[in-house]
Amino acid sequence: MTHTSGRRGFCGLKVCSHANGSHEIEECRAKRCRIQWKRCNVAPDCAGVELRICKTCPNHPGAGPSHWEHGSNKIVARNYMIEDLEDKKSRKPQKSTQSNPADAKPTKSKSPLPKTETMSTNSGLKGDCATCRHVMNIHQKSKCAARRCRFNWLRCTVPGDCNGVYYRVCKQCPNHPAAWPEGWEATSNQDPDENKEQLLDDEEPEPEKTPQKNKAPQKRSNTYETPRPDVVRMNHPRKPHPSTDIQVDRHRQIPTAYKTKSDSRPSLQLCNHHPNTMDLARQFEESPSGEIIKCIDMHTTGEPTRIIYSGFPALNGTLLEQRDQAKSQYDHIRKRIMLEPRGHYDMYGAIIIPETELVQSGEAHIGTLFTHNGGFSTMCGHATIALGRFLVDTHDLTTFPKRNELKPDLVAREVDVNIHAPCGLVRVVVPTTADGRKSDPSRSVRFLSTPAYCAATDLEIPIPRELTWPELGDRTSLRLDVSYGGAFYALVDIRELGFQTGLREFSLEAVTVAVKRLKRHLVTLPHVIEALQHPEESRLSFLYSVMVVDHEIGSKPDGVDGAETGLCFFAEDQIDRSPTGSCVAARVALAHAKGTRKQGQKWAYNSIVTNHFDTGAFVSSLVDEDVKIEGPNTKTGRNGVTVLVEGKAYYTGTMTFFVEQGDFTSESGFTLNSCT
Ligand SMILES: O=C(O)[C@H]1NCC[C@@H]1O
Repeated sequence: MTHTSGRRGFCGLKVCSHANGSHEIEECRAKRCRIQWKRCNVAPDCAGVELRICKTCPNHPGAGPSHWEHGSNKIVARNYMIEDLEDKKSRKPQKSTQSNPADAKPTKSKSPLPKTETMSTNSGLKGDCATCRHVMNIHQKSKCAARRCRFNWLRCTVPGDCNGVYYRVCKQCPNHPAAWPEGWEATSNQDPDENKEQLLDDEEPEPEKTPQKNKAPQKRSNTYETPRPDVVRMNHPRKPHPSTDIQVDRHRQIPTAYKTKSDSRPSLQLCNHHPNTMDLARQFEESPSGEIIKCIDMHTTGEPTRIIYSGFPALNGTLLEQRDQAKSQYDHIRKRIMLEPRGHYDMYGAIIIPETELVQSGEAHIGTLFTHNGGFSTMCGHATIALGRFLVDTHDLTTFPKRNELKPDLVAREVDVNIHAPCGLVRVVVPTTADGRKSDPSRSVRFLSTPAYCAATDLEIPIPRELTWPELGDRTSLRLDVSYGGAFYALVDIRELGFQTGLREFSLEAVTVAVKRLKRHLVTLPHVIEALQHPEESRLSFLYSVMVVDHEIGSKPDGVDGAETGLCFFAEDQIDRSPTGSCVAARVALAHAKGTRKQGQKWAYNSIVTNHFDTGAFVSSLVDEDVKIEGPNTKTGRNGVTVLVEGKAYYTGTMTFFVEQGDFTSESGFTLNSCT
């Protein structure tokens, strides 16, 4: 555009403060959304907010003007409504000539802090802030509320959304973010979750600097008063170690080293939108090549869940139709995210689907599609556990439009999240912090399975000579069961496969050979195919996995009645590191059908990883043993059960994926095997 959009006045954001005439304005393309987008185009690197999107548009980022989505070199989606900004018109415009925010004088404008936190513009802190460059005098300081933590938080109070760093927290505080000063989390208009600004370890603990008469001025060692020109040392009571302590480049805020001790996790997180963020990362985040896919990675007892929250193409129809569409039109994108070089053979993913028929009817808060190395699955317990935490922790309404409909139970400190999975509605209960705004990783997430049922027991499987494996010896057949827990599992005892030492001691390679052959053979057998017919939905009617079971071993947490172990081969011979939540439901249904499990009994299900670490078993209980499953694919219906499954998941990182022009190798992902 030309620099004359016709708007008058100046941008209300201090970090921008350009004339509104130089802002490009476009209407959001989302259906019925009339709110506008605003973008500053004064300079290629305007430190302000380049692109804004209304809070209310559920379809972002698909709703952005198309040429911006794909052609702009500045795409920053933030939850600003243009109206919010126009409200600030009355504010005196900042001088557009002011190039260094450090020159800013504190003004009497409305503070972004809640009333109780409002400070005078004179905090008594001296010097300049090494991070945002404002005078320290206009920074608010507050003690960390974490137990035994004596460090301080620091927040810039310059009006007009200081684009600098708002909060800092000391490295030592293990309880962050629960340790936020009271009131900030709930009422601050700079939601820390949304902005993910830098969290820096703070200054040495020291008394508040409000000047007090009759008190001798305290000598303080303040890095900000005597800064080195290029590097700011994070103040610590002890001398920093050059190779293990974080140092931050004063100007670009790149950590030069992370602490390596396990109890000293990196406390510095770089802000995606901050102009000082690492230039290359920023450039890639806003890459003009389009198709940027954003993910948060988690794991559940070692099994990854790559949560794809932005960038997967928009899908239409019911959730199963969206799954069909993803399979037929966007499988190359699934491969790009799951397979090499961005993923690996055993990667697993969950795509966030904000709109489904159950979301529309109000039964579900959100939908999801599960993905793996071979396609799109119908249910996944380990990813459900991870998703539960993610959905509570995000407050981004673009990702999770119904986030505000979650109603935390502040007494029990947990919240219900209903997830629409392809197999049906999965009810998840997520433990939370006291204020209900964050998940509590120290307690297990639990979910109620969709109706699970035993499909067939003791099926005789002939093994032809050409398919046999050494451990099977002279035997020409084996027996196994088929059970459903959101997906179909063939359950076979490890000793039935010929591995007499069970899952305590076995060759993974040898078991893999046996299971690969068995699985390919099973799907050719009419009596197995018959067992795989789901009463309600033919798109659920396929063999997802072979689960190899050892009933004799398993890590046993306190309070359970028994434990067992499983080794799950699913999709294209992918091996689950977790105890396979959906199969836990199938196994409980099977045990119930065989008369070996009663309502009220708790059972621990392990994988070889949970046994190895002696932690992380999924704990199950049978909550309803009288569930009728009916549908067009059965004359008689099926008797099913509902199973409660509990487990823990943790975050591991965040990802921004894209494909560089000309990069044909990574465009659709690959497996090493497919190259041989
Ligand atoms: O926990 C589960 O149910 C899943 N884990 C990978 C394979 C299954 O879908």
